[in-house]
Amino acid sequence: MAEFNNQVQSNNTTSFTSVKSLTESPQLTSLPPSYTFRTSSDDEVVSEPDQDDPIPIIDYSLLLHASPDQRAKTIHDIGMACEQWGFFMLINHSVSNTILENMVDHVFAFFNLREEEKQEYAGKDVMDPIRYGTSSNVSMDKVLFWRDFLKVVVHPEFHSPHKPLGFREASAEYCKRTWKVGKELLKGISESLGLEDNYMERRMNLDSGFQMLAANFYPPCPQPELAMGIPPHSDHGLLNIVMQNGVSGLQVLHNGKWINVSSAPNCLLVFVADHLEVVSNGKYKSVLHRAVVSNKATRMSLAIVIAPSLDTVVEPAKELLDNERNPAAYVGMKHRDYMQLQRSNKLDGKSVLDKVKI
Ligand SMILES: O=C(O)CCC(=O)C(=O)O
Ligand SMILES: [Fe+2]
Repeated sequence: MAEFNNQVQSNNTTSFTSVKSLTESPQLTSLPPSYTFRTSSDDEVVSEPDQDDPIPIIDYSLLLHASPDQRAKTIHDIGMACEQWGFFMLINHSVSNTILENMVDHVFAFFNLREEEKQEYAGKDVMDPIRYGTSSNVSMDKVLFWRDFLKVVVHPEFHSPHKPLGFREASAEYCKRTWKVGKELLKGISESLGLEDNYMERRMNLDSGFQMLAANFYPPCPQPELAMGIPPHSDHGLLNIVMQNGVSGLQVLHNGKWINVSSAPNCLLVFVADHLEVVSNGKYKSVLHRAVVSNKATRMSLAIVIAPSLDTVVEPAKELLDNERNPAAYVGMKHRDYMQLQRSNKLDGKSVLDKVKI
């Protein structure tokens, strides 16, 4: 298939070829060269989770409704998960199946809108509150990624595309529930670091905290072994809470190996993100992860970023520092500036976090 110009600028609007519309074209029998990310001789290790070192599972209900001993044990387990994996699965999380399924249905309905309807949200500025796009940053990506996305800022001010019908309501409910889950987890995480339970709430100004919904859509790919859905990266913010539609594809890096995260229904996946690494002064590391694609089914994932307010200067918690044994390992940076930096760089491992490392 011929190369195409992915981004077309006309009348002050930007439009692009989405992966979804590409897969709907009858000529597509092989991967267009602009999407070739790797060669098939790639010999890196990808494994299933090891039985002796399983992906940590945290029972959310034990954080809320348990005896003091059970709560203390859960906080300890969360701390270990953040330290050793930067990642855990959350069960009994209080977001009902109905709310989860309703959200998944409406995200699919958004991506199934006509291309012209979606392109109304093809963002021009990285800080636009609603942005529909493809790959990561088409103007910078040398290789395109096999995903379309919708990113919507939902807190402190709630935004929503006005189509499809019902999206706004489904999203408002889902975002409200996951914000609460995020705040409760951050209380436990603060305690696990030896800080007051309301530390993050107070110091990260969560009343005006930044929450973003990022929906990823990965249609079946003709040559999945050559393409990449999202390349290795860590997320901005404190936590990222992800659910997926029952199709696998997420991999997290643990002890130098890529581990396949199977998609347990109704389970939320929690990622330590860059700002938690900074606040904890590196005790908890943001996890590198990526999404691979398949030729069988459409995969959808929905990430909820729980982050400090845009005006918060994020820096290592003074309470955790000690000039001799544990000096600050990161410089402070306003969340807004960090986000600008992240969005104007190409997605590349932890390269943005490296810029604030001392
Ligand atoms: O698709 C996934 O499972 C990962 C999504 C992701 O990493 C992100 O949206 O930041
Ligand atoms: Fe991510």
